[in-house]
Amino acid sequence: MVIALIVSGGKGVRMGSAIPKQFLELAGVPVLIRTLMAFDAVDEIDHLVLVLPEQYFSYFRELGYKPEKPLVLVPAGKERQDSVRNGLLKASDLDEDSVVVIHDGVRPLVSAETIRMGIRHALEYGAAACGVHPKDTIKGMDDKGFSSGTLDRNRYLMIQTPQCFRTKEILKGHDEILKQRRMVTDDTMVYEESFGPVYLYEGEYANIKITTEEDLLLAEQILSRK
Ligand SMILES: Nc1ccn([C@@H]2O[C@H](COP(=O)(O)OP(=O)(O)OP(=O)(O)O)[C@@H](O)[C@H]2O)c(=O)n1
Ligand SMILES: C[C@](O)(CO)[C@H](O)COP(=O)(O)O
Repeated sequence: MVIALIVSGGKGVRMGSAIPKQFLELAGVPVLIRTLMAFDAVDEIDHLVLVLPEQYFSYFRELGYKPEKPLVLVPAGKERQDSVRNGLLKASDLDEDSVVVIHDGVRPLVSAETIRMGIRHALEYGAAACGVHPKDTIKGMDDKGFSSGTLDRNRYLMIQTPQCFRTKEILKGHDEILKQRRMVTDDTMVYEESFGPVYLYEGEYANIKITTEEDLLLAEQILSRK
């Protein structure tokens, strides 16, 4: 089984909106619903696991979104990594031998092809994540604020989601991170710690994370060209 794990349990502090940013409308449709629609449309995915702040379960249900695939709600944790782990426990209950596609609920512009490539690469290599090369020159900076060299940007990726793994492995990795009380910003860090390198493939610049108001405006522009 392939399970999409959509983490949408954040508060959206940087957006500063009255409701969490995942519920803000993007061209008339809530950001989170757009994300779910993208995954519901991918044949390779069997089940949707959605992590939400528990106090927003009824808000979500009242939106009336009915995907074709089965969808289960899971309560969020304090940090993103806690929310991911909660979702992984549910994914493991559904099928411990599943492949899991972890995605931010606030990346609504992800394409079916980027999702499919992640699943394909994870089946082949065990773990896969997409990203895009930086468009600017990347400099190192010393303690006093002076440049300390220039990196080869072709060797660097700004990592996005989806990130795909075997559920059993990434859950084990998260258990280890929890035991060590380490903070991580994404799930490739978790996998690397316990299992080694993650296969990286090129995603899309359009697959932006809605973090601040400018991102919402940019997403509207991108959508209007689709
Ligand atoms: N405890 C948390 C924190 C974050 N997320 C999710 O992780 C994704 C990426 O996080 P980010 O953009 O940082 O979202 P927020 O935490 O909501 O934003 P902020 O840091 O501005 O509060 C989002 O889909 C967010 O909902 C989550 O599921 N559980
Ligand atoms: C997982 C992620 O979207 C990959 O770019 C990112 O690391 C989330 O970071 P944030 O600190 O939660 O914004």
